[in-house]
Amino acid sequence: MTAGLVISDLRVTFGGRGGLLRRSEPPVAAVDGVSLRVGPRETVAVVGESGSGKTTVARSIVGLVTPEAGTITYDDTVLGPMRTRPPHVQRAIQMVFQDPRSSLNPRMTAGAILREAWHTHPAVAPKGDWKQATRELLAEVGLDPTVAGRRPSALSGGQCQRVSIARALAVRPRLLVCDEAVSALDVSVQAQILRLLVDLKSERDLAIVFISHDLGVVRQIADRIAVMRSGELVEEATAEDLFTNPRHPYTQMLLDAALDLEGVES
Ligand SMILES: Nc1ncnc2c1ncn2[C@@H]1O[C@H](COP(=O)(O)OP(=O)(O)OP(=O)(O)O)[C@@H](O)[C@H]1O
Repeated sequence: MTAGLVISDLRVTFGGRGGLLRRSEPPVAAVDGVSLRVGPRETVAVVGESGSGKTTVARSIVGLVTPEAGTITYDDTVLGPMRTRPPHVQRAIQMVFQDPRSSLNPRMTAGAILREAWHTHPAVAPKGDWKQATRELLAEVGLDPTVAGRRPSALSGGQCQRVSIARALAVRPRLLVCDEAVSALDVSVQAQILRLLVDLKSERDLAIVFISHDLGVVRQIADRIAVMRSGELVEEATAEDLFTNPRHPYTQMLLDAALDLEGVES
């Protein structure tokens, strides 16, 4: 058995025949022949400039986008569109989105958001007191129990992102797909959420696909890094190798741009 996530020759095209764009527009190959493996307990970052196809890879993994070609498997189970996935497979792979506020239902309290996750996946709902389980889950992501009674509008961006992470953890996932999960947050809050993800990864034995345009952020969390450009994966290496010995000129360019930015910010 091949444990974990295996993406083979993934191709996703938007537009053209049957696509979302007008028929007169040429189809866009958002992802073009991407292959990537994410083993158990591994954090693999996918980096690249805006429009390089990172989000499309993330959405394909969770079944929100239907690939034109290629396969995605998890523990050898072929992953189709989200609605066709058996509940235990849906649970196993959870996504954390970029904008924590808009990814949470504004009408629901944090407690209700966690209860909804348990109602959707009763197999992993707490056997005992749900209130106690809610307090424990909130504590695990560094939130006070009083947060259970608050709606997203009464929480900071960082607190909302912690609730999103708690919602994902509520159903006991094996793999978290984090799509620009810290990009909308202040730098100090970014660091806290990254620390939380690193801790949760080891405590919960999670694998993480971490999508980001920010190499500075990726450096803090990734074991391996895949670099995407115009829908293709141009380089894949351990984090250490990529930062010390980038092989592809595009990777070198991204590293130079990140260094320039550090210079501007310091
Ligand atoms: N639903 C869609 N319909 C049409 N084109 C799309 C759609 N989603 C993405 N695309 C196109 O696919 C390409 C890749 O987009 P994608 O969002 O995956 O890139 P990205 O690297 O995540 O960029 P960003 O960091 O800006 O989100 C882009 O050219 C984009 O315009």
